[in-house]
Amino acid sequence: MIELKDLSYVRFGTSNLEDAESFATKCLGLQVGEQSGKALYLRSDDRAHTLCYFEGDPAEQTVGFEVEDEGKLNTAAATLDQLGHPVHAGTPSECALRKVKAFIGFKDPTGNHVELVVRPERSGRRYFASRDAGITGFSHVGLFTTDPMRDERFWTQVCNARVSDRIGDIALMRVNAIHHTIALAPGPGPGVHHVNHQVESNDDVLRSYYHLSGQRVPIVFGPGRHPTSGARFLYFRGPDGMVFEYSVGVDEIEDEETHRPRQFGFEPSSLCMWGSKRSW
Ligand SMILES: O=C(O)c1cccc(O)c1O
Ligand SMILES: [Fe+2]
Repeated sequence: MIELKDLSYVRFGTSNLEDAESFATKCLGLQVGEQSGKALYLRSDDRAHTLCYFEGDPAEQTVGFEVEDEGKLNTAAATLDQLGHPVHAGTPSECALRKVKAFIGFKDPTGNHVELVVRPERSGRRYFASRDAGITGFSHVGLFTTDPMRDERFWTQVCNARVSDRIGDIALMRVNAIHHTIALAPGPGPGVHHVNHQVESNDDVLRSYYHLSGQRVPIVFGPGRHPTSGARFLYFRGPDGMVFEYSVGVDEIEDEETHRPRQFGFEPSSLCMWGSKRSW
């Protein structure tokens, strides 16, 4: 079983690096960790980066997860290879671009680009937000799935994810005590459905609602509250159509041994218990 320790980064191709930097700093509130030529490294915590925009095709979207060490990485590569997932071992220059010691890349059953990384760099400099959005960390991603049951099996049987709750067949899966690190969302093909950052308070969610509205950033869902994780949330659209989410108050799974996933119906009230409707 591939033990995912944590979400490490997302990498997005973008058609306009300047617009991406403006959104990431003036709207989202990330800090520019490094800008080198065709890549922009953005920070949301003590890591060297958690979001990398690079000049390229916006359809190029990759999610990186940290694994324990190179031994576990090699075992993961062998497991994936046996299951018929072609595995790419990162070259030294590709590792440098990701600020990791080593990584492998593969596609999940839907075709999502996933990387497993070892020793992602931390920064000795404190994360200093470019805007006071109250970001406390990079918390989860939504991944599109063309077959929720098949992909749930992949993430929970090949990897160590556990289902915390389901909305219809959408699985909210954890790799630690936090309610979810990966959310699967039905879609026509691979891609990142949304990127979540946690913020400190309800006030941060609502302050951002007004700030982003003032910046003419499209709000696509919320302010609202998820009955699943209990988090208060706001979703908004960034460069190249990518959806970002702020949320606060995500539950932790108290007892790993006895927790059983709850089943919510595939209906609006399962996504927002206050009545907000999604517009994406
Ligand atoms: O936080 C959640 O519970 C949640 C539920 C559905 C979809 C999401 O993106 C979520 O973050
Ligand atoms: Fe989310």
